[in-house]
This record gives sequence, structure tokens and C-alpha cells, in this order.
Amino acid sequence: MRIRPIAEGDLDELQKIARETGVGFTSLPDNREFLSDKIAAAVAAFEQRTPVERRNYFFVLEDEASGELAGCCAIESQVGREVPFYHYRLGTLAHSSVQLDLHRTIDTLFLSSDHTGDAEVASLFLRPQYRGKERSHQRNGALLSMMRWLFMAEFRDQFPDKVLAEMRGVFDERGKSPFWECLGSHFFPMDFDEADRLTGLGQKSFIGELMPKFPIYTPFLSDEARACIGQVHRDTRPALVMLKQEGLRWEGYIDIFDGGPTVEAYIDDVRAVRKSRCCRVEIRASDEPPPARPRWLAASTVMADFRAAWVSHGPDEEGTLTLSEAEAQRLGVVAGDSLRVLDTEETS
Ligand SMILES: CC(C)(COP(=O)(O)OP(=O)(O)OC[C@H]1O[C@@H](n2cnc3c(N)ncnc32)[C@H](O)[C@@H]1OP(=O)(O)O)[C@@H](O)C(=O)NCCC(=O)NCCSC(=O)CCC(=O)O
Ligand SMILES: NC(=[NH2+])NCCC[C@H](N)C(=O)O
Repeated sequence: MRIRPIAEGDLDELQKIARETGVGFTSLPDNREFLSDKIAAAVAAFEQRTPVERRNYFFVLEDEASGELAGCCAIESQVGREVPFYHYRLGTLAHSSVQLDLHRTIDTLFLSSDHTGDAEVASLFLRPQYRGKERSHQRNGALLSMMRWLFMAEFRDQFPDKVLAEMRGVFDERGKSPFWECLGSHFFPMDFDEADRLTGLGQKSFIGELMPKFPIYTPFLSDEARACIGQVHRDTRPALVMLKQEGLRWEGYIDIFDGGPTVEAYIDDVRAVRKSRCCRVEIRASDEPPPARPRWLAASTVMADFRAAWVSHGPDEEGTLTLSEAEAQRLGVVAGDSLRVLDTEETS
């Protein structure tokens, strides 16, 4: 399995993935023209033809044996530069009366665009047949999620100080979002799917304009809606676990439609950004069977034709990484090239 930038020829496969993503997966609506534009924008980003603050790097995970796309992920260099990027921030208002000797604090949602200019990791999706439960030895989900930190560490000067991720919120068994039903639907007369589709197509700001701007006291929401605040969709839990392991935290920002949490960090504080390092490649003649659970992640140090994959060993004390022929080919390197590596099991 290897990661590479998306290419023009991937449109059919990307559309298949878009159909599989399901409710609340905003960034991949099943719209061929949109997906085609997304690919073109990504190709231009990897070729560094777009300004650094407008780059949407879109990666795919490719099954070398079948040529099939197993999944995808993305990094947006800066959000909210073209259209406003809204959240609700969960804050506290204190209400007190000295005369009555009463002091109350009430949770309140404030409309914000505090994350304007931050980078975003997004669009993390692995087809079900490639997920942990089916093929636990391959750590495909971790490869997709974590390779983005190697990319950001390598091209650090092209990213801002902070990074965020918006997580899919909670939906009931009928696919309805209790948060949307209680809040958004009063201001925008359509179901969540339609609002989410418009958002994915880039029209979130226009919907955002119509959402309530004054602070919302959460006791006015239904119990079901309140219970969604900061909670994620079942299928998104592994994605959140992986981000938290890298040090991203929920600071009280939520999605204005489904209440899903936004997690964030300073890029320089992200564990994998801090721990990854460059090494020089050597090639060995013999092949060995891959380890039962790969721990070393390697990625290109060049942007055009970027690659990332698991490798069976880490670098030695001199910083030399010895790869098998197959690994070198997978990563598009020859002896003497450099790669960025990460020990994914190294803690803190
Ligand atoms: C998120 C992924 C790609 C993850 O892939 P897998 O399911 O194969 O993951 P996995 O290898 O089984 O697990 C990854 C890590 O999470 C841990 N883990 C797995 N399941 C867990 C659970 N239920 N609760 C807590 N932890 C769990 C494992 O220990 C593992 O770490 P170790 O390997 O270290 O043991 C997939 O589940 C998926 O496509 N989900 C549906 C789409 C989705 O909701 N995507 C997120 C949307 S939100 C978004 O895109 C923004 C976030 C982002 O871009 O990162
Ligand atoms: N609250 C939400 N539903 N946010 C969107 C989450 C999905 C994911 N971050 C994406 O890029 O599509």
C-alpha cells in the first residue's frame, strides 16, 4: 500500500469513494464536476502552481496489487481565506445577583470565525474492506492519518502556526442529526443532507450567514441536540483517537450544523511533526517478510511525486535507512536520496 497525490485518472475511483462516505462527510459530495475540479486543484497544488495559502493537497492510498484506491485524505493549507469559515464556540456566561445571592453559569454557543487562516486535515476515508478489523496488520488508517504530519513537517514553511480537524458529528439510526433538527433546520428549511451537500460544494458561508448570530443558550436546545455537542459519529472514533494521540485537543469549537467537535493544535507541537526526522537511503538486496505490525512510516522529501508508506525498519544510529528494493520502489527513491521517517510507537 502506498500514498501518492491524486491524479487526473482517479476521477472514477474517487467518485466511487464519494458514494461510500455517507452522511456528514462534507468534503466529498457525489458530484462529478466538483470532484474533477478538486483533482485539478490538487494537481496544481502539488505542482506548486497555486499560492501557498490556497493549496488543497489531496492524497490517495493505492493498493499496488490491484491498482484500486483504498482510501484518501487531504490537507488544506489555510481555511477561510476565500469564504468565511464558521464554528460555534462553546463558552460560559455567568449570571449572578448579589441581592439574591445567586450565581449561575450557562453554556452558550457563540458564532465564530476564529480559525480563519489555520491549516486543516480532512477527508480521511478508508474503504471498509481495508479497515483495521479486516486487515489489522496493515494499519492503513494510521498510514493515511499520520502521513500528513510528515508532509507538513517537511514543507513546514508553507503552513501556518495552527492546524485543525473537523470531525463528523452524531446521527441517529435514521441518519438524522438531532443537533441540526433542533437548530439549523429552523433557519434553513432543508434537511441536513442537503445543507451538508451545499457545504461540501463550497457554499457553507452562505448557509452560515443564515444561521443564528446571537449567542444560543444551550438549555434552550433539546436534550438530544445538547447530547451531540462535541460528540463524533461512530465510524469517526478511530480518526479522532489518532489525532488526539498526536496532541490535537477539543477547545470547545463545534460544527454549526451537526455539533461535531473541531480539534486543534499548534503544528510545531504535533508529536509526529516534532519526532519525524530526515535520513539517507541505502538499498539492500534481500527482501524480508513485512513485520506483523509496522511502526516506521517513511515519506518523500520532494513534493512532486510525493510518496509515503510503511517500511520494515527504522534508520540506524548514523541516520541511514536501509530499504528493500520493493520499499525503495514504492517510495520512488534510490540509494543516496533522503526520506523523512517517523517511529509511530515513540510516545510523548
Ligand atoms: C477513520 C478511518 C480511516 C480509520 O481507519 P481504520 O478503521 O482502519 O482504523 P484502525 O486502524 O482500526 O484504527 C486506527 C487507530 O484507532 C484506534 N481505534 C480503532 N477503533 C477505535 C474505537 N472504536 N475506539 C477507540 N479507538 C479506536 C486503533 O487502536 C488504531 O490505532 P493503532 O493503529 O495505533 O493501533 C476509517 O475508520 C474510516 O474510513 N472511517 C469512516 C470515515 C470517517 O468517519 N472519517 C473521519 C471523518 S472526520 C475527518 O475526515 C477529519 C479528520 C482527519 O482528517 O483526520
Ligand atoms: N461536522 C462535520 N460533519 N464536519 C465534516 C467532517 C468530515 C471531514 N472533516 C471532511 O473533511 O469532510
